[in-house]
Amino acid sequence: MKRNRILVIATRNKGKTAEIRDLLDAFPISIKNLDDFGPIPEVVEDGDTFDENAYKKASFTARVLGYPALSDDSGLVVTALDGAPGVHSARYAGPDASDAQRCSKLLGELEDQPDRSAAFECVISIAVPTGPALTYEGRCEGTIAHAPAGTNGFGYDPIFFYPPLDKTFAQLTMAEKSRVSHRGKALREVQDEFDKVLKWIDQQMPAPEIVGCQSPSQQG
Ligand SMILES: O=P(O)(O)OP(=O)(O)OP(=O)(O)OC[C@H]1O[C@@H](n2cnc3c(O)ncnc32)[C@H](O)[C@@H]1O
Ligand SMILES: [Mg+2]
Repeated sequence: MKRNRILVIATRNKGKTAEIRDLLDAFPISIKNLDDFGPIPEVVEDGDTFDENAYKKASFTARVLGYPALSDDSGLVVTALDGAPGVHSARYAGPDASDAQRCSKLLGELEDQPDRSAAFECVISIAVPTGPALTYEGRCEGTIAHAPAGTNGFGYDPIFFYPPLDKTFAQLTMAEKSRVSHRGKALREVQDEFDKVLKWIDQQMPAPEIVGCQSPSQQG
């Protein structure tokens, strides 16, 4: 019924987009990608935390497009590297590197490293054009594998080993990954209070009153 309400997924990452869409598909809101609009400038992700970057992406997109926007800032936090690559996960091997190059750089850094513990972290921000935002977080602990395995997913999935399922994230289906992943956890919180999110959006963005417009019956 409320399909006329729009929520823009403010990410250029196709893997994230697919996971977010899948988990929000059942809800009464029309989900749009950035590709559904003309070109908009890229947000500079120079925050020190996932929170800051998530807020920047969601609020910028909402302001530029005039619709509520949902962003995801996430990354891999590796204990033996003092939390790196963390907020720099996307640029870890240089601005134009591929996912495979990022994975391979990380495996190189961890060669001979006995402590392979790591966690994926995710912050979801839902912002309206005037600035206010809601924030949701999720975290998933695992280890860094010794070699890539699996072809599903994206990013660091082939080297993120999840001990409870004895597989890397790239060996899981999208549904299996979302059940346990950092993003899945954050989005489950969004799902749990989706009615509240919609009400909040409506309060923040009330429909404009139409002034000076009479219905035919009111016209003399
Ligand atoms: O900023 P947007 O446009 O959303 O897309 P991005 O890919 O740049 O995303 P981030 O800035 O949040 O950087 C996150 C990095 O961490 C990686 N990452 C995040 N979540 C992941 C997941 O579920 N599986 C594998 N890698 C992930 C991702 O591939 C990026 O390299
Ligand atoms: Mg990014």
